[in-house]
Amino acid sequence: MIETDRLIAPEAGVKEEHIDRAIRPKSLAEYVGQPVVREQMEIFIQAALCRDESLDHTLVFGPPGLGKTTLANIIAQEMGVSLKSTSGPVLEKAGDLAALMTNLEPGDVLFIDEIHRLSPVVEEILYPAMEDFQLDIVIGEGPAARSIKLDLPPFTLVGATTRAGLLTSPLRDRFGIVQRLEFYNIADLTRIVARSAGLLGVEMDEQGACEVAKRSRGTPRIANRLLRRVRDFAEIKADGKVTNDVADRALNMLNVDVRGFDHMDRRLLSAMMDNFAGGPVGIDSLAAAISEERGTIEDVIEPYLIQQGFISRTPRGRILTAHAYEHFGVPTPDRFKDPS
Ligand SMILES: Nc1ncnc2c1ncn2[C@@H]1O[C@H](COP(=O)(O)OP(=O)(O)OP(=O)(O)O)[C@@H](O)[C@H]1O
Ligand SMILES: [Mg+2]
Repeated sequence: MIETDRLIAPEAGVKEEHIDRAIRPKSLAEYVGQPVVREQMEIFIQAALCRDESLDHTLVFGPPGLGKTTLANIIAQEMGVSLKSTSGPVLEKAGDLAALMTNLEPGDVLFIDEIHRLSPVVEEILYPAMEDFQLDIVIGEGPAARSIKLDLPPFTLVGATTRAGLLTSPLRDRFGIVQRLEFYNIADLTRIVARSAGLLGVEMDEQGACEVAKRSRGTPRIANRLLRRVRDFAEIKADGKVTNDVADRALNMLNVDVRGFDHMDRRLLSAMMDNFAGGPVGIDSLAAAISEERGTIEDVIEPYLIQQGFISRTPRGRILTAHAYEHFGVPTPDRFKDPS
């Protein structure tokens, strides 16, 4: 079961949405980190603006909470157009998408979140729309059915997904720009925390921001959430100011460890250690062992553990690395030791 109260769940909670809006960056200049993405998008946007064209269709992928929706909004903002937003699972019928697309103004951004979850019928009508700005729709049923073609204004489709691998290749091929978001380093997360603290009126020093950053699993959404919990702690248990010590005490109380791992990460790592002797173990066995959905492990838990070098993927399954044993203070099995 997914624990919805997971403090460092990278997915957004409902209550968070409006606070998020206040601190969400609105321009590329405010978008911290992701230097490669930022530099490229700056160029592509400038070029499109100079030519007075709509921006090429853009696919943004990466684990939850790294800034995909934020980037989509920034693209619309920088292009000076509006953004219409929907998501893969919401679009059930071809007509749902047609209704949205016929409402677009020239240059608008159509944002489709979770684009890997589009139904095949909807995907079919997306192809000519993306390629030729044409809508092929069938109206009526049976012998009376006829197909009509509608011209659409030029628009930019921005698709977001946590799993680029699940996109069909004809869909992926129709994106002229593909951006992959990476986990943020501590320096960038520190800037994000400090910026959010400023916007929320939280008194915080550099070390306090850094401590929150270190424990945020490389993810801005988690950093902002931890910041709010640390602020609560500072107000009640300290003098309101977030210092390194206050942040450390607050996060220890919340069971977020020094590497930012929480009970779900620890459960996964200790299942691998105790039940599977460090692996290799298949994803389905692992999912069963910790009663978690396979998709949650693949999308949410595992990417950061892999990025941090705690788990690696091999053709025979996942294995723990020596790093993971060190972190838990468990003696490293011999087979992990460097043979030299
Ligand atoms: N580059 C960034 N600089 C500053 N803050 C950021 C950045 N990226 C994301 N954030 C913050 O993190 C929050 C989460 O980002 P966002 O909602 O864009 O993530 P997402 O990738 O769309 O997640 P999901 O996969 O769950 O939809 C935002 O509200 C924003 O405040
Ligand atoms: Mg999003």
